[in-house]
Amino acid sequence: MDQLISMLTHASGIAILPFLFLTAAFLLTLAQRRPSGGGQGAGNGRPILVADRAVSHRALVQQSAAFLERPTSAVVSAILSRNRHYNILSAPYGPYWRAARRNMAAGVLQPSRVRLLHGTRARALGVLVRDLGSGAPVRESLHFAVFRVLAEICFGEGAVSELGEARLRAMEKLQQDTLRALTSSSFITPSWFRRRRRQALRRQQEELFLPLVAEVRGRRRVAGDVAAPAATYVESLIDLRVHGDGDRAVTDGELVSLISEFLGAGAESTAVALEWTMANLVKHPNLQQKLRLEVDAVGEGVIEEPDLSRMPYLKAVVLESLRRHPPVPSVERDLGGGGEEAAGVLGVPCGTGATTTAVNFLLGELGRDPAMWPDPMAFDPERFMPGGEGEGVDLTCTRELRMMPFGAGRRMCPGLATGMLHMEYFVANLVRAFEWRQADGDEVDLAEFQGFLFTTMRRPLRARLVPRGGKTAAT
Ligand code: HEM
Repeated sequence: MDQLISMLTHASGIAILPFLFLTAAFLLTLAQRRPSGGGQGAGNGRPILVADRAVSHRALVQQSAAFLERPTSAVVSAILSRNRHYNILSAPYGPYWRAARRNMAAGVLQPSRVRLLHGTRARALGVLVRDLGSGAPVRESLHFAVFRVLAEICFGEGAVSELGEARLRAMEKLQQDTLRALTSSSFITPSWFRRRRRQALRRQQEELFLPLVAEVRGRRRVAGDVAAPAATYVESLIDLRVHGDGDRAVTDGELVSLISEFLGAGAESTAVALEWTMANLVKHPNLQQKLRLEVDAVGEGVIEEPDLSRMPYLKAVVLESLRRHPPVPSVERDLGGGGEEAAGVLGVPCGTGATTTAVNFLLGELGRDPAMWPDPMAFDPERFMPGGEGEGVDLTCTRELRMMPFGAGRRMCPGLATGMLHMEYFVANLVRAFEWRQADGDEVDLAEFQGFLFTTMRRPLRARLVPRGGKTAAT
């Protein structure tokens, strides 16, 4: 036996036991692999891919009733909780989804409310400029800034300052670890190991979020009938009643999924989009200079929300970034019971004998349709200025669909206005605070990496930041 092991281990001078183990693990995992997550559908076959603007508009907007369900295999919380505790992204169309979505969109994310959060944005910007100025990596710094803003909207300013920066960063890390764990469904990790890892991550989320929820619940109970209207997302969720489902309250399990979605999907999408935008501004110094002239023309100090409406070129830069690099690569729908009708809308032979119930609308392809966007691969904000083909583009896609980085129809992103505001705010203030130059010998690489839900830069952005009128900070 010893001889056999020795032979296997040292044959031809190569250690083949590890090799055999890896091969076996590879084959085992291959056999277990099912489509899941970013870019895949929930059906038992490959998803139908749609890259046509007219078909997408017809399906998602005009015939939206047949395209209301999203496959839960693409939603983080549904995977972690094994479809037991839904959030807005994963909820089946019905009373709970309606209540939770309305609560978010017409509550804390109502544009008129978000606009007023000057202090929240200024605190996050202060930390961001401090970190970038001291050479912190761009990607991490951008993510923490957006995460901080959303955490204050979610828990309140008081709770976030009580938590302190270190615990807030630990919360951020947990959200990011979760996404990473789903991205790396690598060939050599056995499925039971991945399952246990996901259960552990879900448990950690519960341990982190539920004590914070309990504190808020306790405070509101003490206040009784005279409790003030909900000021934070968590307060609004505690007060929420699901009409059409016995006026029940939101369960603790659902609360964890909803909070995780708010902090996770909300921060990652905006931060990824910000990194793409800054990368393009480093790559195109002439565009950065044009933007800086506009930024400087609005006055001194921090650019605030009212200034943004006077900055058309800033908006054009952000829109061009979302067209060229939509952070969410595809919008997914599960045809479920509506298969026949939906197949008719899509003009595909689905239903009878079809092996799939999933459709993916490809956002990157839609925004790069040469019939709509001449020279589609070029980064050219002028498209969105007067006379350009993107002038007056409607991101809700209600009237027409030219690009749809926030999705479309009844399940389109309820964070559209918030995401746009945060992008414009941070881009304007970062161009005001620093000159963004190429890092020495390190050309910006716009290659993409397809993660579980998001398309990020394959190589994180590195840049040489020159404080305006001050010293250089390499990141
Ligand atoms: C630049 C920023 C953002 C981008 C590009 C983005 C993109 C998207 C996309 C493409 C979808 C799928 C829509 C569909 O299926 O039709 C979506 C859904 C969603 N997004 Fe966003 N998003 C952003 C910011 C946010 C923010 C800030 C929040 C909340 C804090 C948020 C919360 C959600 C939720 C809850 C859904 C599910 C909606 C539903 O199923 O009814 N997003 N987002």
